[in-house]
Parts: sequence; C-alpha cells; structure tokens
Amino acid sequence: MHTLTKLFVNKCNISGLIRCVSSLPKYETLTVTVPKKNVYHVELSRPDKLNTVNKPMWGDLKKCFTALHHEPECRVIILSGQGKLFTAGIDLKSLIEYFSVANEIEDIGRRGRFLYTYIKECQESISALEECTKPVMSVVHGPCIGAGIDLITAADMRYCTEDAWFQVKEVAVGLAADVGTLQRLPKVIGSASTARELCFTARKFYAKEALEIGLVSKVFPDKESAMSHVMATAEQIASMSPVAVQATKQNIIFSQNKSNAEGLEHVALINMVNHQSEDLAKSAIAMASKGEKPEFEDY
Ligand SMILES: CC/C=C\C=C\CC(=O)SCCNC(=O)CCNC(=O)[C@H](O)C(C)(C)COP(=O)(O)OP(=O)(O)OC[C@H]1O[C@@H](n2cnc3c(N)ncnc32)[C@H](O)[C@@H]1OP(=O)(O)O
Repeated sequence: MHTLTKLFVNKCNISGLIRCVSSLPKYETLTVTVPKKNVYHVELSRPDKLNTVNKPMWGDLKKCFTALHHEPECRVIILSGQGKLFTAGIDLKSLIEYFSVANEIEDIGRRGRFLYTYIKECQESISALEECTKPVMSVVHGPCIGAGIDLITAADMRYCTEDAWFQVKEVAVGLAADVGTLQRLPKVIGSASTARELCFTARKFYAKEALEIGLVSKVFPDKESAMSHVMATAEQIASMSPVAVQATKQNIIFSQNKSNAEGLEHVALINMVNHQSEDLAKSAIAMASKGEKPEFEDY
C-alpha cells in the first residue's frame, strides 16, 4: 500500500468507520434479522394488513435494500412475508388516498408531475432489489398479488409453497402495471406469450403452473420446509467469495438487455480488478491443494 494511503487508513480507521455507518436502521413495515452468518432475512411485516404495500413500505423497501447493498456482512438476502400470506399487493386504501390528493391539484401539468413522481418512487423501491448486489431469494406462501409480482420478479430467485398463488392483477384494478412486472416477468419466465396472457387477463395461477412456466425454482409442501431449503442454499451462497458472487449478479443483470459482446466487455472490465482479489488466489490454492474451503473477508 502507498505510504500516504497507509497513513490515511491508520488515522481514520476507515474499515471501522464503514461498519459504524452501515449499522442497519429499524423499519416500520419490514423486519430484518440475521438468522445465519452473512445471511439476512427481510420480512414484510404488516401481517394484520395482509402485508399490503402502503406508503411507508415503499419507502422502507428502498431504504432497506440500499442499506443491505452497502452492508459488508450481508452476502445474501431472503425475502418472505409474515402471517398467512406473502402479500395482497398495493394497499388499496393508500392508493385511493393518493388519488384523492392528486385530484385536489387543479392544474393538469402539476397533477401529472405529482403522479409521475409517485410512480417513479415506487419503481425505485422495487428496483432497489435488483440494484442491491447481494443475491435476493424470495419465498412466497399463500397469495402473491399485484405489487407482490413486481417484488418477486426483481428478486434473483423465487421459491413457493404448495398453497401459493399468483396474480398480475393490475388490469383488473384499472391500471397498467407500472413498477416492473411488465419489464421483468417476460424475461424471468422466458415466454412473452405466457407473460402477456397473465398480464392481460389478470387470472390467478397456482404453484404448479408457476413451477411449469419457470417463475419459481421449486415448490415446497409448507413454509417451514421452504425456509429450511432456502436457508441452506443461502448459507452455501454466503460461503462463496462475496467478490465473485456480487460480480456475478452485476454481470447477469447488466447482460440481460445487452448483446453478448457488451456483456462480455462488462465482465472483462469487472474482472480486470477482481482477478487481483485475494479471494481468487485463496479459492484456487484450496482447490488445487484439496485443502479446506477458505473463509473470505466481508466485502
Ligand atoms: C404506482 C402503483 C404501484 C403498484 C401497484 C400495484 C397494483 C396492485 O398491487 S393490484 C392488486 C391489489 N390487491 C388486490 O386486489 C387484492 C385484494 N384482496 C384479495 O383478493 C383478498 O383480500 C385476499 C388477499 C385473497 C385475502 O382474502 P381473505 O383472506 O378472504 O381476506 P379478505 O376478507 O378479503 O380481506 C381481509 C381484509 O383485508 C382487506 N384487504 C385485502 N386486500 C387489500 C388490499 N390490497 N388493500 C387494502 N386492504 C385490503 C379487506 O378489504 C379486508 O378488510 P376488512 O376491513 O376486514 O373488510
């Protein structure tokens, strides 16, 4: 390390500073726990309101996933819902309140700006899951409606229970889905035709079909068995090099709308740095010498 940099790091104790700044805030509508080393669990926690997404929850989702993106000890995130279901979608009462506030704005231009700002803020809350470099594993039990589909399609992996059902319900409430489902669902399931059918009809579909169309990776008899499988997979991800895992997520997300040439250029640029990480040397030596699985520094 350069002498000046060494002096600066010693004087400010930068790693301590980062840790202190990154201590997690509390949320009104989400519960965040750390059930295993480096594994964070985010729960939608308005069970008596069917985990509906109200104004505070939109704000909490953005704050929480941004904080976890910056939290060095967090390597993987599990997202689930407390109570009897994953989520009943947007809180229709808060949606009605928001329209009545909009209707009080007389000028069409200013009313339009108000509505645009609200939609963009909700979009940012969902996109925070994708922008967080830590893999997000979602677990659905019971209904997952409307905004719930926006949430899980922005997650990296989806699992559900046998009693789970799904509904892209927006057209049935008079809306074109506007916070991510129309963009992400076709890519997640890889069938534009099925995605369009689900979005145009707003029909319910159940766990078996969700598995068949590739929306979920696996179906479990109940929430307990789903959580136990997902936790084991999360621990496996958390034991890998966080440098490698996070670069993998970044490159997969970047590449989904790009040509192969652009995706390859992106990963070459990331790896011109990451190939110099101690994680690669540690992993390669352990593999070559059939030694113990290495431990990696937080990232
Ligand atoms: C910028 C915009 C961004 C995002 C937009 C997203 C759009 C959407 O999310 S569209 C989807 C909206 N959600 C719904 O339409 C779901 C409606 N609810 C149901 O279908 C059912 O309640 C259920 C989830 C299947 C559960 O059924 P059940 O167990 O029989 O409970 P209920 O008796 O129906 O409901 C209990 C209680 O909760 C109230 N409630 C249900 N859903 C919502 C909701 N989404 N928002 C507000 N309140 C909801 C319901 O009215 C009942 O209230 P009571 O006061 O007890 O009568």
